[in-house]
Amino acid sequence: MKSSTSVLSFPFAVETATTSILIAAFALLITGVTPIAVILGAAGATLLYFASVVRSGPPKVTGFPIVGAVDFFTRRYDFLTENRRKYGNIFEFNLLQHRVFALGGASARVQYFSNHTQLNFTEGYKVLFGGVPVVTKEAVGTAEAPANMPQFNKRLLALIAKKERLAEGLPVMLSDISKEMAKWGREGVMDPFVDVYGLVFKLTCRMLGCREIAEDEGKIAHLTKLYWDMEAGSGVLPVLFPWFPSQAKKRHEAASMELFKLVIGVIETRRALGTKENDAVQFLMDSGDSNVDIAQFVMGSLFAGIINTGINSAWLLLQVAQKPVWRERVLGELRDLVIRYNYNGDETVQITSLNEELTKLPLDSWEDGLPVLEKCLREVVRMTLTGATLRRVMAKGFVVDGYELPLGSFVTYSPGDAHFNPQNYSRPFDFDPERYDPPRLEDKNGEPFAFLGWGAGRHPCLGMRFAKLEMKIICALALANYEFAVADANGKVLVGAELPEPNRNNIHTQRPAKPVYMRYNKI
Ligand code: HEM
Repeated sequence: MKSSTSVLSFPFAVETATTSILIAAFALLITGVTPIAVILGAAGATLLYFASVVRSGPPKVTGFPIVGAVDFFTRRYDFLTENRRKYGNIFEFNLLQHRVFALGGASARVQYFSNHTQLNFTEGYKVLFGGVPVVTKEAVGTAEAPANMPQFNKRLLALIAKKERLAEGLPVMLSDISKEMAKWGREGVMDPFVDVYGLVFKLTCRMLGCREIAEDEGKIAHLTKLYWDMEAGSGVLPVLFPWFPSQAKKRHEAASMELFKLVIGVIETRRALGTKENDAVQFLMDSGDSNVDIAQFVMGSLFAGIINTGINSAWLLLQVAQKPVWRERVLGELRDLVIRYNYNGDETVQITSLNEELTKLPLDSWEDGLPVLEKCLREVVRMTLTGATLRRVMAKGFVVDGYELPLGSFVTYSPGDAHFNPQNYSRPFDFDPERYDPPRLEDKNGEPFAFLGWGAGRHPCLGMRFAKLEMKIICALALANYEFAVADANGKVLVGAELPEPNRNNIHTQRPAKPVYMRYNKI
Protein backbone atom coordinates (compact mmCIF):
# COMPACT_ATOMS: atom_id res chain seq x y z
CA MET A 1 0.00 0.00 0.00
CA LYS A 2 1.25 3.46 -0.86
CA SER A 3 0.55 6.20 1.56
CA SER A 4 0.08 9.89 1.15
CA THR A 5 1.17 10.33 4.74
CA SER A 6 4.69 9.26 3.82
CA VAL A 7 4.74 5.79 5.33
CA LEU A 8 6.89 3.33 3.38
CA SER A 9 4.75 0.55 2.03
CA PHE A 10 5.65 -3.09 1.50
CA PRO A 11 6.33 -3.19 -2.28
CA PHE A 12 8.22 0.07 -2.02
CA ALA A 13 10.31 -1.24 0.84
CA VAL A 14 11.32 -4.28 -1.20
CA GLU A 15 12.04 -2.10 -4.22
CA THR A 16 14.11 0.29 -2.13
CA ALA A 17 16.05 -2.44 -0.40
CA THR A 18 16.83 -4.09 -3.74
CA THR A 19 18.07 -0.84 -5.25
CA SER A 20 20.13 -0.11 -2.16
CA ILE A 21 21.84 -3.48 -2.39
CA LEU A 22 22.58 -2.78 -6.05
CA ILE A 23 24.08 0.59 -5.19
CA ALA A 24 26.14 -0.97 -2.43
CA ALA A 25 27.30 -3.69 -4.85
CA PHE A 26 28.21 -1.03 -7.41
CA ALA A 27 30.18 0.86 -4.78
CA LEU A 28 31.96 -2.35 -3.86
CA LEU A 29 32.80 -2.93 -7.49
CA ILE A 30 34.31 0.47 -8.14
CA THR A 31 36.08 0.83 -4.85
CA GLY A 32 36.98 -2.75 -3.99
CA VAL A 33 35.99 -4.26 -0.65
CA THR A 34 37.10 -1.56 1.73
CA PRO A 35 35.47 0.14 4.75
CA ILE A 36 34.74 3.10 2.40
CA ALA A 37 32.67 0.77 0.19
CA VAL A 38 30.64 -0.41 3.16
CA ILE A 39 29.99 3.19 4.34
CA LEU A 40 29.06 4.30 0.79
CA GLY A 41 26.68 1.37 0.37
CA ALA A 42 24.96 2.03 3.68
CA ALA A 43 24.68 5.77 2.91
CA GLY A 44 23.12 5.00 -0.52
CA ALA A 45 20.60 2.66 1.03
CA THR A 46 19.65 5.19 3.71
CA LEU A 47 19.31 8.02 1.15
CA LEU A 48 17.08 5.93 -1.06
CA TYR A 49 15.02 4.81 1.88
CA PHE A 50 14.22 8.40 2.86
CA ALA A 51 13.73 9.53 -0.73
CA SER A 52 11.05 6.91 -1.24
CA VAL A 53 9.35 7.70 2.07
CA VAL A 54 8.98 11.37 1.12
CA ARG A 55 8.00 10.90 -2.51
CA SER A 56 4.99 8.63 -2.05
CA GLY A 57 1.51 10.11 -2.62
CA PRO A 58 -0.79 10.58 -5.58
CA PRO A 59 -0.04 13.15 -8.31
CA LYS A 60 -0.45 16.66 -7.04
CA VAL A 61 -1.86 19.66 -8.91
CA THR A 62 -0.08 22.80 -7.86
CA GLY A 63 -2.26 25.86 -7.46
CA PHE A 64 -1.54 29.42 -6.43
CA PRO A 65 0.86 30.06 -3.56
CA ILE A 66 -0.89 30.00 -0.17
CA VAL A 67 -4.49 29.72 -1.44
CA GLY A 68 -3.99 26.64 -3.62
CA ALA A 69 -6.19 25.43 -6.45
CA VAL A 70 -8.85 28.14 -6.60
CA ASP A 71 -9.93 26.61 -9.91
CA PHE A 72 -11.91 24.22 -7.74
CA PHE A 73 -14.22 27.18 -7.07
CA THR A 74 -13.93 29.19 -10.26
CA ARG A 75 -14.01 26.45 -12.93
CA ARG A 76 -14.79 23.32 -10.98
CA TYR A 77 -16.02 20.96 -13.67
CA ASP A 78 -13.16 21.73 -16.08
CA PHE A 79 -10.60 21.57 -13.30
CA LEU A 80 -11.78 18.15 -12.13
CA THR A 81 -12.24 16.60 -15.57
CA GLU A 82 -9.00 17.94 -17.07
CA ASN A 83 -6.90 16.71 -14.16
CA ARG A 84 -8.75 13.42 -13.95
CA ARG A 85 -7.89 12.85 -17.62
CA LYS A 86 -4.29 13.79 -16.96
CA TYR A 87 -3.65 11.99 -13.68
CA GLY A 88 -6.15 9.12 -13.50
CA ASN A 89 -8.25 7.92 -10.61
CA ILE A 90 -6.78 10.07 -7.88
CA PHE A 91 -4.98 13.38 -7.63
CA GLU A 92 -4.37 15.83 -4.86
CA PHE A 93 -4.63 19.60 -4.60
CA ASN A 94 -4.56 22.16 -1.83
CA LEU A 95 -7.06 24.71 -0.69
CA LEU A 96 -5.19 26.83 1.84
CA GLN A 97 -4.04 24.40 4.53
CA HIS A 98 -6.55 21.75 3.45
CA ARG A 99 -5.47 18.72 1.45
CA VAL A 100 -8.10 17.61 -1.03
CA PHE A 101 -8.13 14.36 -3.01
CA ALA A 102 -10.22 14.14 -6.16
CA LEU A 103 -11.36 10.64 -7.07
CA GLY A 104 -12.51 9.14 -10.34
CA GLY A 105 -13.35 5.75 -11.82
CA ALA A 106 -15.78 3.01 -10.86
CA SER A 107 -13.85 1.41 -8.05
CA ALA A 108 -13.04 4.69 -6.27
CA ARG A 109 -16.67 5.74 -6.73
CA VAL A 110 -17.96 2.59 -5.05
CA GLN A 111 -15.54 3.06 -2.16
CA TYR A 112 -16.47 6.72 -1.79
CA PHE A 113 -20.21 6.14 -1.66
CA SER A 114 -20.07 2.95 0.40
CA ASN A 115 -17.61 4.04 3.06
CA HIS A 116 -19.20 5.49 6.16
CA THR A 117 -16.69 4.49 8.77
CA GLN A 118 -13.86 6.68 7.54
CA LEU A 119 -15.62 9.33 5.43
CA ASN A 120 -17.86 11.99 6.91
CA PHE A 121 -20.51 13.72 4.81
CA THR A 122 -21.34 16.69 7.04
CA GLU A 123 -17.73 17.64 7.70
CA GLY A 124 -17.00 17.64 3.98
CA TYR A 125 -19.70 20.12 3.16
CA LYS A 126 -19.30 22.22 6.31
CA VAL A 127 -15.82 23.35 5.45
CA LEU A 128 -15.67 23.30 1.66
CA PHE A 129 -19.18 24.24 0.64
CA GLY A 130 -19.97 27.67 2.01
CA GLY A 131 -23.22 29.40 1.27
CA VAL A 132 -25.18 27.55 3.93
CA PRO A 133 -27.03 29.93 6.22
CA VAL A 134 -24.96 31.41 9.02
CA VAL A 135 -26.51 32.72 12.20
CA THR A 136 -24.07 33.48 14.96
CA LYS A 137 -25.01 32.88 18.59
CA GLU A 138 -24.17 36.46 19.49
CA ALA A 139 -26.50 37.79 16.82
CA VAL A 140 -29.34 35.60 17.95
CA GLY A 141 -28.78 36.49 21.58
CA THR A 142 -29.42 32.99 22.84
CA ALA A 143 -27.33 30.10 24.02
CA GLU A 144 -29.48 27.50 22.29
CA ALA A 145 -27.52 25.22 20.02
CA PRO A 146 -28.59 25.16 16.38
CA ALA A 147 -30.47 22.11 15.19
CA ASN A 148 -28.09 19.23 14.71
CA MET A 149 -27.97 17.28 11.48
CA PRO A 150 -29.79 14.07 12.46
CA GLN A 151 -32.61 16.16 13.90
CA PHE A 152 -32.72 18.23 10.71
CA ASN A 153 -32.96 15.10 8.60
CA LYS A 154 -35.64 13.59 10.82
CA ARG A 155 -37.80 16.69 10.52
CA LEU A 156 -37.24 16.90 6.77
CA LEU A 157 -38.29 13.28 6.30
CA ALA A 158 -41.42 13.81 8.37
CA LEU A 159 -42.38 16.85 6.31
CA ILE A 160 -41.66 15.93 2.71
CA ALA A 161 -40.89 12.25 2.41
CA LYS A 162 -44.05 10.73 3.88
CA LYS A 163 -46.94 9.86 1.63
CA GLU A 164 -49.67 11.32 3.87
CA ARG A 165 -47.94 14.66 4.19
CA LEU A 166 -47.29 14.97 0.45
CA ALA A 167 -50.84 13.86 -0.37
CA GLU A 168 -52.14 16.51 2.00
CA GLY A 169 -49.93 19.18 0.46
CA LEU A 170 -50.62 18.23 -3.16
CA PRO A 171 -53.86 20.22 -3.73
CA VAL A 172 -52.33 23.42 -2.43
CA MET A 173 -49.14 22.86 -4.46
CA LEU A 174 -51.24 22.44 -7.60
CA SER A 175 -53.35 25.44 -6.80
CA ASP A 176 -50.24 27.58 -6.09
CA ILE A 177 -48.69 26.71 -9.44
CA SER A 178 -51.96 27.23 -11.35
CA LYS A 179 -52.35 30.66 -9.78
CA GLU A 180 -48.74 31.64 -10.41
CA MET A 181 -48.94 30.55 -14.05
CA ALA A 182 -52.18 32.47 -14.52
CA LYS A 183 -50.13 35.58 -13.74
CA TRP A 184 -47.97 34.90 -16.80
CA GLY A 185 -50.90 36.04 -18.96
CA ARG A 186 -51.84 34.90 -22.47
CA GLU A 187 -48.42 35.41 -24.01
CA GLY A 188 -45.00 36.70 -23.17
CA VAL A 189 -41.31 35.97 -22.88
CA MET A 190 -39.78 34.29 -19.89
CA ASP A 191 -36.40 33.34 -18.59
CA PRO A 192 -37.00 29.87 -17.13
CA PHE A 193 -34.03 30.34 -14.84
CA VAL A 194 -35.89 33.19 -13.18
CA ASP A 195 -39.57 32.40 -13.67
CA VAL A 196 -39.43 28.67 -13.01
CA TYR A 197 -37.18 29.30 -10.01
CA GLY A 198 -39.96 31.59 -8.76
CA LEU A 199 -42.36 28.64 -8.76
CA VAL A 200 -39.90 26.47 -6.85
CA PHE A 201 -39.47 29.18 -4.20
CA LYS A 202 -43.21 29.25 -3.74
CA LEU A 203 -43.56 25.47 -3.42
CA THR A 204 -40.59 25.11 -1.09
CA CYS A 205 -41.86 27.87 1.12
CA ARG A 206 -45.30 26.29 1.12
CA MET A 207 -44.10 22.80 2.11
CA LEU A 208 -41.10 23.63 4.29
CA GLY A 209 -41.86 27.13 5.53
CA CYS A 210 -45.01 28.90 6.58
CA ARG A 211 -48.29 30.12 5.14
CA GLU A 212 -47.66 33.75 6.09
CA ILE A 213 -44.68 33.95 3.72
CA ALA A 214 -45.89 31.51 1.05
CA GLU A 215 -49.07 33.51 0.48
CA ASP A 216 -47.60 36.99 0.59
CA GLU A 217 -46.13 38.08 -2.72
CA GLY A 218 -44.04 40.82 -1.14
CA LYS A 219 -42.59 38.46 1.45
CA ILE A 220 -41.82 35.76 -1.13
CA ALA A 221 -40.04 38.35 -3.28
CA HIS A 222 -38.09 39.52 -0.24
CA LEU A 223 -37.21 35.94 0.69
CA THR A 224 -36.06 35.26 -2.88
CA LYS A 225 -33.73 38.25 -2.80
CA LEU A 226 -32.32 37.22 0.59
CA TYR A 227 -31.82 33.71 -0.70
CA TRP A 228 -29.70 34.80 -3.66
CA ASP A 229 -27.71 37.09 -1.38
CA MET A 230 -26.98 34.10 0.83
CA GLU A 231 -26.01 32.03 -2.17
CA ALA A 232 -23.55 34.71 -3.27
CA GLY A 233 -21.59 33.87 -0.13
CA SER A 234 -20.52 30.49 -1.46
CA GLY A 235 -17.75 31.80 -3.68
CA VAL A 236 -14.07 31.27 -3.23
CA LEU A 237 -13.43 34.17 -0.82
CA PRO A 238 -15.99 33.37 1.89
CA VAL A 239 -15.16 29.67 1.82
CA LEU A 240 -11.38 29.96 1.89
CA PHE A 241 -11.17 33.03 4.10
CA PRO A 242 -14.20 32.85 6.37
CA TRP A 243 -12.62 35.48 8.64
CA PHE A 244 -12.14 37.99 5.79
CA PRO A 245 -14.86 40.67 5.79
CA SER A 246 -15.48 40.45 2.02
CA GLN A 247 -18.56 42.00 0.45
CA ALA A 248 -19.89 38.52 -0.37
CA LYS A 249 -19.48 37.41 3.24
CA LYS A 250 -21.16 40.55 4.56
CA ARG A 251 -24.08 40.08 2.14
CA HIS A 252 -24.31 36.44 3.11
CA GLU A 253 -24.40 37.17 6.82
CA ALA A 254 -26.80 40.09 6.53
CA ALA A 255 -29.17 38.05 4.35
CA SER A 256 -29.01 35.03 6.68
CA MET A 257 -29.80 37.25 9.64
CA GLU A 258 -32.68 38.97 7.90
CA LEU A 259 -34.17 35.68 6.75
CA PHE A 260 -33.79 34.35 10.24
CA LYS A 261 -35.68 37.33 11.66
CA LEU A 262 -38.41 36.94 9.05
CA VAL A 263 -39.12 33.38 10.17
CA ILE A 264 -38.70 34.12 13.89
CA GLY A 265 -41.19 36.97 13.47
CA VAL A 266 -43.83 34.58 12.15
CA ILE A 267 -43.29 32.10 14.99
CA GLU A 268 -43.36 34.76 17.70
CA THR A 269 -46.56 36.24 16.33
CA ARG A 270 -48.23 32.84 16.27
CA ARG A 271 -47.13 32.06 19.80
CA ALA A 272 -48.29 35.47 21.05
CA LEU A 273 -51.70 35.25 19.35
CA GLY A 274 -52.14 31.53 19.92
CA THR A 275 -53.01 31.04 16.22
CA LYS A 276 -52.44 27.74 14.46
CA GLU A 277 -51.79 26.94 10.81
CA ASN A 278 -51.36 23.74 8.85
CA ASP A 279 -47.76 24.08 7.68
CA ALA A 280 -44.17 23.06 8.40
CA VAL A 281 -43.52 25.77 10.97
CA GLN A 282 -46.62 24.69 12.90
CA PHE A 283 -45.52 21.07 12.72
CA LEU A 284 -42.18 22.03 14.25
CA MET A 285 -43.81 24.25 16.88
CA ASP A 286 -46.15 21.41 17.86
CA SER A 287 -43.17 19.05 17.99
CA GLY A 288 -41.72 21.25 20.74
CA ASP A 289 -38.84 22.74 18.73
CA SER A 290 -37.45 26.08 19.89
CA ASN A 291 -37.84 29.25 17.80
CA VAL A 292 -34.16 29.16 16.88
CA ASP A 293 -34.30 25.51 15.82
CA ILE A 294 -37.37 26.16 13.70
CA ALA A 295 -35.82 29.16 11.98
CA GLN A 296 -32.60 27.24 11.36
CA PHE A 297 -34.57 24.36 9.93
CA VAL A 298 -36.52 26.54 7.54
CA MET A 299 -33.38 28.29 6.32
CA GLY A 300 -31.47 25.03 5.95
CA SER A 301 -34.25 23.35 4.03
CA LEU A 302 -34.72 26.33 1.72
CA PHE A 303 -31.03 26.10 0.96
CA ALA A 304 -31.09 22.33 0.45
CA GLY A 305 -34.32 22.40 -1.51
CA ILE A 306 -34.25 25.30 -3.91
CA ILE A 307 -30.98 25.31 -5.83
CA ASN A 308 -31.19 21.83 -7.34
CA THR A 309 -34.93 21.70 -7.80
CA GLY A 310 -34.99 25.11 -9.44
CA ILE A 311 -32.26 24.37 -11.92
CA ASN A 312 -33.65 20.96 -12.82
CA SER A 313 -37.22 22.22 -13.17
CA ALA A 314 -36.04 24.95 -15.55
CA TRP A 315 -34.01 22.52 -17.68
CA LEU A 316 -36.84 19.99 -17.71
CA LEU A 317 -39.29 22.52 -19.07
CA LEU A 318 -36.76 23.77 -21.62
CA GLN A 319 -35.89 20.31 -22.88
CA VAL A 320 -39.42 18.96 -23.06
CA ALA A 321 -41.33 22.05 -24.14
CA GLN A 322 -39.25 22.86 -27.18
CA LYS A 323 -38.77 19.31 -28.49
CA PRO A 324 -42.02 18.42 -30.30
CA VAL A 325 -41.54 14.66 -29.88
CA TRP A 326 -41.16 14.82 -26.13
CA ARG A 327 -43.75 17.54 -25.69
CA GLU A 328 -46.36 15.42 -27.50
CA ARG A 329 -45.42 12.25 -25.63
CA VAL A 330 -45.66 13.96 -22.25
CA LEU A 331 -48.94 15.69 -23.13
CA GLY A 332 -50.37 12.38 -24.40
CA GLU A 333 -49.35 10.69 -21.18
CA LEU A 334 -50.97 13.45 -19.10
CA ARG A 335 -54.24 13.15 -21.03
CA ASP A 336 -54.25 9.34 -20.62
CA LEU A 337 -53.63 9.73 -16.91
CA VAL A 338 -56.54 12.13 -16.52
CA ILE A 339 -58.86 9.77 -18.38
CA ARG A 340 -57.72 6.82 -16.30
CA TYR A 341 -58.01 8.52 -12.90
CA ASN A 342 -60.72 11.12 -13.35
CA TYR A 343 -62.99 9.30 -15.83
CA ASN A 344 -62.43 5.58 -15.09
CA GLY A 345 -60.69 5.11 -18.42
CA ASP A 346 -63.58 6.40 -20.54
CA GLU A 347 -61.81 7.22 -23.82
CA THR A 348 -64.82 9.04 -25.24
CA VAL A 349 -64.51 11.91 -22.77
CA GLN A 350 -63.56 15.30 -24.24
CA ILE A 351 -61.14 17.13 -21.95
CA THR A 352 -61.89 20.84 -22.01
CA SER A 353 -59.24 22.04 -19.55
CA LEU A 354 -56.22 19.83 -19.01
CA ASN A 355 -55.00 22.22 -16.31
CA GLU A 356 -58.26 21.85 -14.40
CA GLU A 357 -58.19 18.06 -14.70
CA LEU A 358 -54.58 17.81 -13.57
CA THR A 359 -55.39 19.62 -10.34
CA LYS A 360 -57.78 16.77 -9.41
CA LEU A 361 -55.25 13.93 -9.75
CA PRO A 362 -54.20 12.05 -6.59
CA LEU A 363 -50.61 11.69 -5.42
CA ASP A 364 -50.24 8.08 -6.67
CA SER A 365 -50.94 9.12 -10.22
CA TRP A 366 -48.28 11.84 -10.14
CA GLU A 367 -45.77 9.48 -8.60
CA ASP A 368 -46.38 6.27 -10.55
CA GLY A 369 -48.41 7.20 -13.59
CA LEU A 370 -45.99 9.33 -15.62
CA PRO A 371 -43.15 7.09 -16.88
CA VAL A 372 -42.38 9.33 -19.88
CA LEU A 373 -42.08 12.49 -17.80
CA GLU A 374 -40.15 10.47 -15.21
CA LYS A 375 -37.45 9.45 -17.67
CA CYS A 376 -37.18 13.01 -19.05
CA LEU A 377 -36.68 14.15 -15.47
CA ARG A 378 -34.04 11.49 -14.84
CA GLU A 379 -32.20 12.55 -17.98
CA VAL A 380 -32.20 16.20 -16.96
CA VAL A 381 -30.89 15.36 -13.49
CA ARG A 382 -28.15 13.20 -15.01
CA MET A 383 -27.09 16.04 -17.27
CA THR A 384 -27.13 18.80 -14.66
CA LEU A 385 -25.66 17.00 -11.67
CA THR A 386 -22.02 17.20 -12.57
CA GLY A 387 -20.42 19.35 -9.86
CA ALA A 388 -18.68 17.87 -6.85
CA THR A 389 -19.77 15.94 -3.80
CA LEU A 390 -17.61 16.25 -0.70
CA ARG A 391 -16.53 14.15 2.26
CA ARG A 392 -13.87 14.42 4.95
CA VAL A 393 -11.57 11.65 6.14
CA MET A 394 -12.36 11.27 9.84
CA ALA A 395 -10.73 7.92 10.60
CA LYS A 396 -7.63 6.10 9.48
CA GLY A 397 -7.73 3.37 6.89
CA PHE A 398 -9.41 4.91 3.84
CA VAL A 399 -7.30 3.56 1.02
CA VAL A 400 -7.90 4.47 -2.63
CA ASP A 401 -5.86 3.22 -5.53
CA GLY A 402 -3.20 2.09 -3.05
CA TYR A 403 -2.97 5.40 -1.18
CA GLU A 404 -4.10 5.84 2.38
CA LEU A 405 -5.68 9.29 2.64
CA PRO A 406 -4.58 11.32 5.67
CA LEU A 407 -6.86 12.10 8.58
CA GLY A 408 -8.60 15.43 8.23
CA SER A 409 -8.12 15.64 4.48
CA PHE A 410 -11.04 16.15 2.11
CA VAL A 411 -12.23 13.89 -0.67
CA THR A 412 -14.30 14.96 -3.63
CA TYR A 413 -16.06 12.99 -6.31
CA SER A 414 -17.83 14.57 -9.25
CA PRO A 415 -20.99 12.77 -10.46
CA GLY A 416 -20.00 14.02 -13.92
CA ASP A 417 -17.31 11.33 -13.86
CA ALA A 418 -20.08 8.71 -14.03
CA HIS A 419 -22.78 10.73 -15.79
CA PHE A 420 -20.65 11.71 -18.79
CA ASN A 421 -18.71 8.50 -19.12
CA PRO A 422 -19.48 7.02 -22.57
CA GLN A 423 -18.98 3.55 -21.09
CA ASN A 424 -22.15 4.16 -19.09
CA TYR A 425 -24.10 6.51 -21.36
CA SER A 426 -23.90 6.55 -25.13
CA ARG A 427 -23.45 10.10 -26.49
CA PRO A 428 -23.59 11.32 -22.90
CA PHE A 429 -24.06 15.01 -23.69
CA ASP A 430 -27.28 14.38 -25.67
CA PHE A 431 -30.73 14.62 -24.12
CA ASP A 432 -31.95 11.07 -24.76
CA PRO A 433 -34.56 9.83 -22.23
CA GLU A 434 -34.94 6.54 -24.10
CA ARG A 435 -31.55 5.46 -22.81
CA TYR A 436 -33.35 4.33 -19.63
CA ASP A 437 -35.68 1.97 -21.53
CA PRO A 438 -35.01 -1.75 -22.00
CA PRO A 439 -32.94 -3.19 -23.51
CA ARG A 440 -30.61 -0.18 -23.20
CA LEU A 441 -31.06 0.49 -19.46
CA GLU A 442 -27.89 2.55 -19.59
CA ASP A 443 -28.08 3.64 -15.96
CA LYS A 444 -28.05 -0.01 -14.87
CA ASN A 445 -25.99 -1.84 -17.47
CA GLY A 446 -22.76 0.14 -17.07
CA GLU A 447 -20.51 0.60 -14.07
CA PRO A 448 -21.85 0.40 -10.49
CA PHE A 449 -23.42 3.61 -9.19
CA ALA A 450 -23.60 4.98 -12.75
CA PHE A 451 -26.56 7.18 -11.85
CA LEU A 452 -25.89 9.48 -8.91
CA GLY A 453 -28.65 12.01 -9.48
CA TRP A 454 -30.16 11.39 -6.07
CA GLY A 455 -26.99 10.35 -4.31
CA ALA A 456 -25.97 6.84 -3.32
CA GLY A 457 -25.07 4.84 -0.23
CA ARG A 458 -25.91 6.24 3.16
CA HIS A 459 -26.65 9.78 2.02
CA PRO A 460 -29.36 9.60 -0.57
CA CYS A 461 -31.30 12.77 -1.24
CA LEU A 462 -33.95 13.22 1.43
CA GLY A 463 -35.92 15.62 -0.75
CA MET A 464 -36.15 13.37 -3.81
CA ARG A 465 -39.84 12.53 -3.49
CA PHE A 466 -40.81 16.16 -3.02
CA ALA A 467 -38.42 17.44 -5.70
CA LYS A 468 -39.75 14.99 -8.31
CA LEU A 469 -43.31 15.99 -7.50
CA GLU A 470 -42.47 19.67 -7.84
CA MET A 471 -40.70 19.15 -11.16
CA LYS A 472 -43.56 17.09 -12.58
CA ILE A 473 -46.25 19.54 -11.47
CA ILE A 474 -44.41 22.53 -12.93
CA CYS A 475 -43.69 20.84 -16.24
CA ALA A 476 -47.18 19.32 -16.59
CA LEU A 477 -49.09 22.52 -15.82
CA ALA A 478 -46.82 24.58 -18.06
CA LEU A 479 -47.36 22.21 -21.00
CA ALA A 480 -51.09 22.04 -20.31
CA ASN A 481 -51.36 25.82 -20.50
CA TYR A 482 -48.79 27.04 -22.99
CA GLU A 483 -46.85 26.39 -26.13
CA PHE A 484 -43.21 27.38 -25.89
CA ALA A 485 -40.46 28.28 -28.34
CA VAL A 486 -36.87 29.28 -27.75
CA ALA A 487 -36.55 33.03 -28.35
CA ASP A 488 -34.23 35.98 -27.89
CA ALA A 489 -34.64 38.49 -25.07
CA ASN A 490 -37.16 40.46 -27.15
CA GLY A 491 -39.33 37.44 -27.73
CA LYS A 492 -38.30 36.84 -31.36
CA VAL A 493 -38.58 33.10 -31.94
CA LEU A 494 -35.25 31.51 -32.89
CA VAL A 495 -36.34 28.87 -35.37
CA GLY A 496 -34.31 25.67 -35.11
CA ALA A 497 -32.17 27.11 -32.30
CA GLU A 498 -30.26 24.59 -30.22
CA LEU A 499 -30.38 24.94 -26.47
CA PRO A 500 -27.16 26.33 -25.02
CA GLU A 501 -24.97 24.01 -22.96
CA PRO A 502 -25.18 24.45 -19.20
CA ASN A 503 -22.34 26.26 -17.51
CA ARG A 504 -20.98 23.18 -15.77
CA ASN A 505 -18.38 25.20 -13.92
CA ASN A 506 -20.84 26.99 -11.71
CA ILE A 507 -20.62 25.46 -8.24
CA HIS A 508 -24.34 25.37 -7.52
CA THR A 509 -26.55 26.37 -10.41
CA GLN A 510 -25.92 25.03 -13.87
CA ARG A 511 -27.59 27.86 -15.72
CA PRO A 512 -27.07 27.97 -19.47
CA ALA A 513 -23.69 29.25 -20.58
CA LYS A 514 -25.54 32.11 -22.31
CA PRO A 515 -29.04 33.43 -21.49
CA VAL A 516 -31.97 31.55 -22.94
CA TYR A 517 -35.55 32.79 -23.19
CA MET A 518 -38.83 31.16 -24.05
CA ARG A 519 -41.70 32.75 -25.86
CA TYR A 520 -45.01 31.34 -24.63
CA ASN A 521 -48.56 31.48 -25.95
CA LYS A 522 -51.62 30.26 -24.13
CA ILE A 523 -53.13 27.15 -25.71
C1 HEM B 1 -33.84 18.03 -8.37
C2 HEM B 1 -33.61 18.25 -7.10
C3 HEM B 1 -32.56 17.60 -6.26
C4 HEM B 1 -31.45 16.89 -6.62
C5 HEM B 1 -30.96 16.57 -8.03
C6 HEM B 1 -30.78 16.48 -5.39
C7 HEM B 1 -29.62 15.72 -5.35
C8 HEM B 1 -29.02 15.30 -4.19
C9 HEM B 1 -27.81 14.49 -4.15
C10 HEM B 1 -27.03 14.01 -5.36
C11 HEM B 1 -27.51 14.28 -2.85
C12 HEM B 1 -26.32 13.49 -2.31
C13 HEM B 1 -25.11 14.39 -2.14
C14 HEM B 1 -23.86 13.65 -1.75
O1 HEM B 1 -23.80 12.43 -1.84
O2 HEM B 1 -22.90 14.32 -1.37
C15 HEM B 1 -28.53 14.93 -2.05
C16 HEM B 1 -28.55 14.92 -0.67
C17 HEM B 1 -29.48 15.63 0.06
N1 HEM B 1 -30.57 16.31 -0.42
FE1 HEM B 1 -31.10 16.55 -2.37
N2 HEM B 1 -31.49 16.95 -4.32
C18 HEM B 1 -32.59 17.62 -4.80
C19 HEM B 1 -33.58 18.22 -4.05
C20 HEM B 1 -33.62 18.25 -2.68
C21 HEM B 1 -34.67 18.84 -1.89
C22 HEM B 1 -35.93 19.49 -2.44
C23 HEM B 1 -34.31 18.70 -0.59
C24 HEM B 1 -35.02 19.14 0.66
C25 HEM B 1 -35.60 20.23 0.84
C26 HEM B 1 -33.05 17.98 -0.55
C27 HEM B 1 -32.38 17.64 0.60
C28 HEM B 1 -31.24 16.87 0.64
C29 HEM B 1 -30.55 16.52 1.87
C30 HEM B 1 -30.95 16.96 3.27
C31 HEM B 1 -29.44 15.74 1.51
C32 HEM B 1 -28.40 15.16 2.45
C33 HEM B 1 -28.84 13.85 3.01
C34 HEM B 1 -27.93 13.39 4.15
O3 HEM B 1 -27.55 14.19 4.98
O4 HEM B 1 -27.64 12.22 4.20
N3 HEM B 1 -32.67 17.72 -1.84
N4 HEM B 1 -29.44 15.54 -2.89
